[in-house]
Amino acid sequence: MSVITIALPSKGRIKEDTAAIFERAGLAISAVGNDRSYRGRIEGMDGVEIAYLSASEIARELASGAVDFGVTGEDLVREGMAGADGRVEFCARLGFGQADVVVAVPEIWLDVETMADLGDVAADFRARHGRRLQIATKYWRLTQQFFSSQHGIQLYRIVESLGATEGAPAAGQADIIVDITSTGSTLRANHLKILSDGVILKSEACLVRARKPDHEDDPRVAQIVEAVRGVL
Ligand SMILES: Nc1ncnc2c1ncn2[C@@H]1O[C@H](COP(=O)(O)OP(=O)(O)OP(=O)(O)O)[C@@H](O)[C@H]1O
Ligand SMILES: O=P(O)(O)OC[C@H]1O[C@H](OP(=O)(O)OP(=O)(O)O)[C@H](O)[C@@H]1O
Repeated sequence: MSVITIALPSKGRIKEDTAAIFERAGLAISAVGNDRSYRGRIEGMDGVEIAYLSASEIARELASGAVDFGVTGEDLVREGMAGADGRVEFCARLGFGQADVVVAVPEIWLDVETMADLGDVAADFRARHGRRLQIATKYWRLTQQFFSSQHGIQLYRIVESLGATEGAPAAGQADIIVDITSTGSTLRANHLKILSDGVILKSEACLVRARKPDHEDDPRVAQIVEAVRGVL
């Protein structure tokens, strides 16, 4: 019987809520080795290992199939792999870690309220400014899908941003942004507004399973999913 690995957040904003859900679900975790160990096991369940990783690492490990289950944000999973629904199953939405991935533009762009308006701006941008519309984001894949595939906007350039994305327009590094927002205060502080149809994804923490043929008749897999669903 192969080992089932569950990756849980080792730090960050979704760590504590994840631990609480597993506890409530009767999946009590004990550390393997000392207290600072990044490995654990579930009491009373043989052949199940817990691996503690960061939220973005969990998304990567689900993509590569290195882990069987992971708890992480839907945004990170969809950004981390093409065709996510074919490769992983979102088994449960856990009700915390909510954040929207949004398209936001400077508040002073008074005549830009929708993606269609933004498409018009992008089409004229080179003629007016001598370059393409620049979008600051760390969500490359979600941005390309939303702009190119969903809205048919092709004339833009993504500028990679690894932090303080909301500051990029004021700093002259980009014209608009794609980033996550929860309370909206960072957008407001940076004089940015969300387009009315600019919500790309409403994300939250999820229990995610890498689709593997072995899982189909493995009772431990069904047991883990049912235990978590049972306490939501
Ligand atoms: N206000 C917020 N800012 C950033 N992320 C948020 C926010 N609210 C919820 N999230 C979600 O939390 C998840 C990221 O968690 P967190 O930022 O704690 O990870 P992390 O430990 O910093 O991970 P990593 O180091 O891998 O980026 C994402 O799925 C994100 O959508
Ligand atoms: O809508 P709000 O409630 O203002 O939250 C959104 C902001 O919070 C996060 O940044 P954070 O400062 O947590 O840093 P991080 O991106 O490094 O986690 C995120 O990257 C946004 O900038």
